[in-house]
Amino acid sequence: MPASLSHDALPPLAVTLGDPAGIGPEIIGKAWAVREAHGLSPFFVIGSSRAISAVWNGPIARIGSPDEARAVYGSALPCLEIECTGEIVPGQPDADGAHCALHALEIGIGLAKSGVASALVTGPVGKSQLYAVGFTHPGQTEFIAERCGIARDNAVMMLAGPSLRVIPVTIHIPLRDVADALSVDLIRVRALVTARGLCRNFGIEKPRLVVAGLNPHAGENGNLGREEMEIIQPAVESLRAEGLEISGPYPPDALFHESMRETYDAALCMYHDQALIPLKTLHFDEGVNMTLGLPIVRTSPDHGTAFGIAGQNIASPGAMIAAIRMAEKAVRGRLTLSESACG
Ligand SMILES: NC(=O)C1=CN([C@@H]2O[C@H](COP(=O)(O)OP(=O)(O)OC[C@H]3O[C@@H](n4cnc5c(N)ncnc54)[C@H](O)[C@@H]3O)[C@@H](O)[C@H]2O)C=CC1
Ligand SMILES: NCC(=O)COP(=O)(O)O
Repeated sequence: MPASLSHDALPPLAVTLGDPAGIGPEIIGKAWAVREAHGLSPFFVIGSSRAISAVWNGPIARIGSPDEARAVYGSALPCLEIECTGEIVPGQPDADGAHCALHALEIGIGLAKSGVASALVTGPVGKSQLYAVGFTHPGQTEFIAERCGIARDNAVMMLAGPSLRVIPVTIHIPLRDVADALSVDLIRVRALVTARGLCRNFGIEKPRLVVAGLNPHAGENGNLGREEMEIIQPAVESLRAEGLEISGPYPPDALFHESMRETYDAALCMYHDQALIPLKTLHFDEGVNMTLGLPIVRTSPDHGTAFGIAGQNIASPGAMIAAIRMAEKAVRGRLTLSESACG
C-alpha cells in the first residue's frame, strides 16, 4: 500500500474506461449518476471523454490531475483525458480503441502505485482487440501484475459476489491444456495468496477455503481421472499441514449450492468456467473481479465489453458500482491492518 494513503483524505479511485466502443463509457457514466444513492467514494475516469459523451448525456469535467477530481465530483464526472485518434463507434471496436484502452490502463496502474489514486478499477477490454495490437498478456490481471513487479502465478484472479467467491486456478488457457497446467505448486500458491488476500482485503483472518476437483465426481477414486489423487489432494494436504483451513477436492457439481456455499469463504476452481459459471449465474449484475496478491487494490466488473449492446443505453452499471464499492472497502480495510496482520 503506498505510504501516502490515509483514512482522512483517501485519494479518488481511478477507473479506466476499457474499450471505448464497449459498454465501459456508459456504465461509468451511469455509476457516477447514482454515486450518492450508492455512497460511492469520489472517482475519476481515465479515457476519452468523447467516447463517454457519445453514449451518456451527463456532465463531464476534464481534469488535469487526479487531485482535481474531488472538487468537481459532486457536479460532473471527472475525466483524465486520453485522446483517441480514430472515430469511436459504439459496438465497433478497432485498433485505435484498443491502444486507448491500454494507454488508460498503463496510466491507471501508475497512479494507483504512486498512491495518487487510492485504487484501480478497470473497465472491460476486448481481449482479441488487445491481442491484435500486440498485447502479449492473457488479460489485464497479468499485465497489472507485471507492472507491479509481481510474478504471474502470485497474482490471483478472484470473482466475488454477495454469496460466493471463486478463484480460477488456471485462467485464460484452452480447456484442453488445463490438466497439464495444474500442479501442486500452482494450487498451493493460488491458495496461499487467496488466504492472505481475503485477510487483507476483506478482514477474514482465518479464511475457509475449499478446492474443487477437476474431473466428474472428483475423479471417483481415480477411475474418472487421476488429477485429484496426484495433484489436488497432495496440495490440499500440504497446505493443511501448514495450518491453512482448506479442504477438498470436492465434486465440482455439488460445490456451489446454497448450504455448501455457507461453509466456505472462497472456492478454488480448476479452470475459468468452473469458477465463473456459478458466479455469473448467481451474481452477474453485482459480480466483481478482484486481483489478489498485488500491492495495489484492483477491481473490475465481472462482465466484458458487451459490444452487442454498446450505445443502446441498456447496459446495467450494477457490476461497475459493485467494483468501485469493493475497491474502496478494500482500501479502507487495508489501512486498518498492520503490515504483519495477515502473515
Ligand atoms: N474484465 C474484462 O475486461 C473482461 C473482458 N471480457 C471481454 O469482453 C468481450 C466480450 O465478452 P463476452 O463473452 O461476450 O461477455 P460480455 O460480458 O461482454 O457479454 C455477455 C452477455 O452479457 C451481456 N452483458 C454484459 N455486461 C452487461 C451489462 N453491464 N448490462 C447488461 N448486459 C450485459 C452482453 O450483452 C452479453 O449478452 C471479450 O473480448 C472478452 O475478452 C470478458 C470478461 C471480462
Ligand atoms: N473472465 C474474466 C476476465 O476476462 C477478466 O480478465 P482480466 O482482463 O481482468 O485479466
